[in-house]
This record gives sequence, structure tokens and C-alpha cells, in this order.
Amino acid sequence: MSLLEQINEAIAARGGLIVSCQPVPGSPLDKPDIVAAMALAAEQAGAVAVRIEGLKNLQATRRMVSIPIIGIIKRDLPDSPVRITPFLEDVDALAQAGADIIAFDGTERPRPVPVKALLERIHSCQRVAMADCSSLQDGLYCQQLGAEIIGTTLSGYLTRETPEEPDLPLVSALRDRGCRVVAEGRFNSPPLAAQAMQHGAWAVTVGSAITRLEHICQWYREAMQKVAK
Ligand SMILES: CC(=O)N[C@H](C=O)[C@@H](O)[C@H](O)[C@H](O)COP(=O)(O)O
Repeated sequence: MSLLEQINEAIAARGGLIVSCQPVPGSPLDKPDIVAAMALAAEQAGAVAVRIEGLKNLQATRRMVSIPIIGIIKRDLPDSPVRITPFLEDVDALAQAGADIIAFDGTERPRPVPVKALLERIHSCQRVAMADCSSLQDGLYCQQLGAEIIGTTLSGYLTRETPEEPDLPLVSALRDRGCRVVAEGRFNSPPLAAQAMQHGAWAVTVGSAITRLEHICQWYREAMQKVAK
């Protein structure tokens, strides 16, 4: 059975929750053992896959979990806004470290390596490709080039102001055009994740609301301060 068929079975049995285990950089939780422990807890709680950033975190997680891992490497480049898995060497390293699915920035922005070349490399490593997109146009381009999974990951992050709400219309639009859609980005509550499934998502990735303790604390504090006397 192919990896995507295995995930289909898991989704049918347990729902389509993918947990992104990416602590806030520099957080006391930003340690490979802790990332791996979060991933194992997510697996034990029924997640169908986890999303992990960085090779050390990926290697530690690979030793702990048996569910599929979506691997990424984030880089801050001096001459390109593209951050997620920009280089062919990143693809090779992620495949080597145990990623089953490799996600990359699928936006149409200035980038060191074209999307087509990244996709070819992911497939030559015999891994599944997930394109992190910001729009219908990005998604259709990556789908047409052969990306098996299209994520809404970067919707709202190419403009100055990021909206509070997730991009449910993009989930529907991509699904209507035949994409296998992972809804990702600001699905910060169970009802929002459920709405993504109703809008045709194949699965939903949740990060901050499950694994970024600082963000969750901030949401609580702000809500409480608003009503404080
Ligand atoms: C825009 C970008 O760089 N997104 C990143 C992609 O890996 C992560 O920082 C997000 O946490 C992840 O996409 C999950 O989203 P949320 O944390 O909103 O559930």
C-alpha cells in the first residue's frame, strides 16, 4: 500500500489531524527530545502524521514515532523571502533523516531553486511532496507539476497583515480543482479544523494551538486582560 493510501486509511479511522511540532524558536521547549516527545504524544492521541522542522528534531522524532513525518527545513535567506525547504540539499537531507513527506514553499516568489526542480528531487528521493501554498494560483501550479499534497500553509503570510481567521475559501477552491488539500495555518480551534474538513480538506495541520505554549498563553492573557477591571 502506498504512503498516501496508508494515510487515507488512518484518516478514515481516526480523522485527519496532523500535528505540527514546531516550538517557538528559542523557547525552553525548543529541543529535539521535547519535539520528539510532543510528536509521540500526538501519535498516541490519534494524529495521522506530524510536521517537524530541522534535521535534529526530525532524527529525534523518527526514533520515537511510526506515523508519517512531514519534514521541512526553514532558512532565513538574505536574497529571497522563501523560507521553507528552499534548496535541493535540504530535500536530500530531509529524506536521509527520515521524512516520509517533504514540504516546501510552493509560492511564486523569487527563489534560489525553481519549484519544478524541488519537486523532481523529492520524487527522485521517492518521497511524497507537499507544496506549501498561499493562493489558488500557487496550488494549481504545484498540482500541475506533480505535487501530491497542496497545503494552504502560506495563505495570509505574503502580505503585511496576517488575518486572524484561517483561509477556508482557499481550502474549498483548491478542493474544487481536484487538489488533495491539507488545511494549514491558523486552524486554532477544533471547530475551525472541523470546518476545514467540511470545506473539503483531506487533513488539517494544527501547530500553534497544540504545540506553541507561548502563543496559547498569549491568547489567554489577551482575552483576560480585555475584560479585566
Ligand atoms: C507561515 C509558516 O511559516 N508556517 C509554518 C510552517 O511550517 C509554521 O510556523 C506553522 O506553525 C504551521 O504552518 C502550522 O500553522 P499554525 O501554527 O497556524 O497552526
